[in-house]
Amino acid sequence: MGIEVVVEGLTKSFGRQTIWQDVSLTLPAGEVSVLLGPSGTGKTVFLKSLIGLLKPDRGRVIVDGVDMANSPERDIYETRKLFGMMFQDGALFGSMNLFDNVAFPLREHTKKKEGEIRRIVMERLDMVGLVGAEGKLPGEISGGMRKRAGLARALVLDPQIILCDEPDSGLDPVRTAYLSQDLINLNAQLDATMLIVTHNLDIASTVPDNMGMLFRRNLVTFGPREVLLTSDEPVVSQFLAARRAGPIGMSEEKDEATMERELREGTGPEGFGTRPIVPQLEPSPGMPPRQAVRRRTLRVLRMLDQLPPAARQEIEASLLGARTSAQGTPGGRP
Ligand SMILES: Nc1ncnc2c1ncn2[C@@H]1O[C@H](COP(=O)(O)OP(=O)(O)OP(=O)(O)O)[C@@H](O)[C@H]1O
Repeated sequence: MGIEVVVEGLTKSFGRQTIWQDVSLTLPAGEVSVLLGPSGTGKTVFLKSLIGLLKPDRGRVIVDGVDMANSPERDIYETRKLFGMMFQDGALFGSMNLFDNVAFPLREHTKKKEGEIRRIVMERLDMVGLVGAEGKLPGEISGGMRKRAGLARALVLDPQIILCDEPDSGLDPVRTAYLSQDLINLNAQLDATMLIVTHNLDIASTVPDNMGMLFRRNLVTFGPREVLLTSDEPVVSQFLAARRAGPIGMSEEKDEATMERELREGTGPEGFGTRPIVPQLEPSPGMPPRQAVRRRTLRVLRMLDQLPPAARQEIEASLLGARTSAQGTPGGRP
């Protein structure tokens, strides 16, 4: 099972620019979480801080008893092996074929023999649908395939925590839909804790168990997906409805005067409504069920009376729906 990641009071600045401050959240073990946020709000900086590649100014990131922000470098290095990171651009070596790219972490970090490396690499390439392309160079394949190769490489060391930085960037809507399904299938197969940073509303609304959002140097919210999807916070509903009107402007944040004018003219965030909530994706036929589902249900039920009424209603409705369909259809929703 994946490992829980506990973030407490994390603050990061570059010089005098505060990127975000006092961020606290827990990525529940084995569940899928999504972090949303307008461009430039520091989502990539957050991922890099989780694996100890960037040092926050304050706060802690506890993974398997090690503080990735403050522990000695040797402990951080060891604990980083629990993570698999899929970088935004795939970060593949252009001169190596896909096989060698995916094998790279195994050759660097383990003493495994070539036969064993071949077995693992081919298994991971199979998981992301790239068997047959292993001899190709990154420059000879599509952007979507490069993403998959980056994902396969993130998986070779059997990570218990998988971080994906904008896995959808540059993909068309159909490939993004396939990718969403891949991410859920992966979670079903590995039961790893996953955090996906994305702008993509389709991924955000169909993939995660939990969602959070960074805005104006703060974590606006983090919790069960239903909380964010039913939120009436102007910044959240603007983002989810992909509207121009609202606190998010072209340069990330609008000035107060613009917002006041929008409200006066009735083009502000109120009254636009958000997207209807769609069910979370299920693993494809033939995949194992996601073990996180039961754990999450119990966890969410325990916190139910602390959640906003709209989120509570959604959760109750979806649990009831799952129970009804589980009686008729094996494996959950029809
Ligand atoms: N090493 C660094 N040194 C100085 N500033 C940095 C460094 N890394 C990131 N930044 C700054 O931190 C801010 C947040 O960057 P980051 O890439 O994390 O944003 P993001 O939310 O991932 O954006 P996007 O969605 O566009 O990818 C930016 O202003 C960026 O210039």
